[in-house]
Amino acid sequence: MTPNNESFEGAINKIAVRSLMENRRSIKPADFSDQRVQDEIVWQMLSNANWAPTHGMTEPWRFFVYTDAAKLRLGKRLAKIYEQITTPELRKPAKAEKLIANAERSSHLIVIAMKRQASEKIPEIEEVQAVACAVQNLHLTATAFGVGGYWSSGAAICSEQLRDHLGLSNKDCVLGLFYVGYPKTEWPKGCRSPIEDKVVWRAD
Ligand SMILES: Cc1cc2nc3c(=O)[nH]c(=O)nc-3n(C[C@H](O)[C@H](O)[C@H](O)COP(=O)(O)O)c2cc1C
Repeated sequence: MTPNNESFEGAINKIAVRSLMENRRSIKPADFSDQRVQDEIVWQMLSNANWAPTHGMTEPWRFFVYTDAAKLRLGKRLAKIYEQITTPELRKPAKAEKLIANAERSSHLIVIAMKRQASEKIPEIEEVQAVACAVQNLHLTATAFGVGGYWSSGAAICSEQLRDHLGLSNKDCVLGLFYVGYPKTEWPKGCRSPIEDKVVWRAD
């Protein structure tokens, strides 16, 4: 390959990376088809998540994957947790039903958790940030495979009850649930306000 060709390939790759980021979309279970996502794809998502940056090499991301009968049980457990933690005045049956329906409609559910370092040397916020980086890797990989998903962070999901059920300690925390499935609709388009509005750039 000539040097010119190499730089051309490099440019194409950069465009591909940008396009992957731009096309990463939150797609909800109501928009999933019945098609099951292959376990191998979910493993690719998880294994790319594992390459997230990590201060002090604590690698604090933990994932609990549920599919088939297990995802249905998790949906029901979340509905029960919702009922337990919500005061009767605020309780809405539709919310509990949605947690069950979301599990039914998804191919896989991935609980996203942060495992606290035993020494607690690294600030907790940095551990949460590292997990968020891991989830971005996971989500981008799903996008590359044409798999939809979304990070949900409702109160029942991020509850102490779910954390305890997973066998995590009270220093750890559940940061959300990543719903996985193939979209049945056209891949949605996203939008963002200009980056120039969010940057301060100084050279003096
Ligand atoms: C930490 C985190 C938590 C989120 N929790 C929820 C949630 O509980 N419910 C929800 O509808 N979307 C949730 N989202 C997804 C956002 O709604 C979504 O990213 C946003 O609408 C932008 O859409 P896009 O991801 O397709 O670009 C969450 C996203 C992040 C990063």
